[in-house]
Amino acid sequence: MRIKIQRLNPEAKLPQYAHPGDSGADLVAVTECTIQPMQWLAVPTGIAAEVPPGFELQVRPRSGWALKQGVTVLNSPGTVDAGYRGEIKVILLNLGSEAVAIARGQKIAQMVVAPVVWGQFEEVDHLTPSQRGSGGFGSTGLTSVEDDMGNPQS
Ligand SMILES: O=c1ccn([C@H]2C[C@H](O)[C@@H](COP(=O)(O)OP(=O)(O)OP(=O)(O)O)O2)c(=O)[nH]1
Ligand SMILES: [Mg+2]
Repeated sequence: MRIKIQRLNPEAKLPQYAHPGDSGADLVAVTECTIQPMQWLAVPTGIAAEVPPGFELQVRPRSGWALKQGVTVLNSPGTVDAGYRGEIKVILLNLGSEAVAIARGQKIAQMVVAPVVWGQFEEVDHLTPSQRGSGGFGSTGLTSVEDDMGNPQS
């Protein structure tokens, strides 16, 4: 799908897929900044997009960065509406114990193009009963997961 991208800053880079067929196109920071532990920051990408109606862009974290340094996208997946023409920003959250320095041009997140289904919200008095009913929030049980993948756990 063709998606028009406007560079708002000469240093900005277009989103780029690392490999053909990847879901996420990398987004890079257009300014340098530092995020202290347990702080978050809207990091500018220097780009704006024109997404066709019926689609959205989703801003997602990079798993490697999350695993190694605890940096994630606070509002993941960030929603970039089709009609939004402003600068795309990435709200990065540092859950690690060290300050994280971000360089200009560094990959900070990935962006996925996704289809949108519009709901027509209709008020009713009763909903059709279901097997789950109103059970939620752990109603099917909570288990602790053994870590055999080398993930940091404390
Ligand atoms: O990670 C994100 C999330 C959002 N946006 C931009 C595009 C999106 O279309 C707009 C609004 O985002 P959202 O709807 O998530 O925020 P809101 O707090 O509901 O703001 P609004 O009242 O403007 O919809 O902000 C980004 O650049 N990055
Ligand atoms: Mg909104």
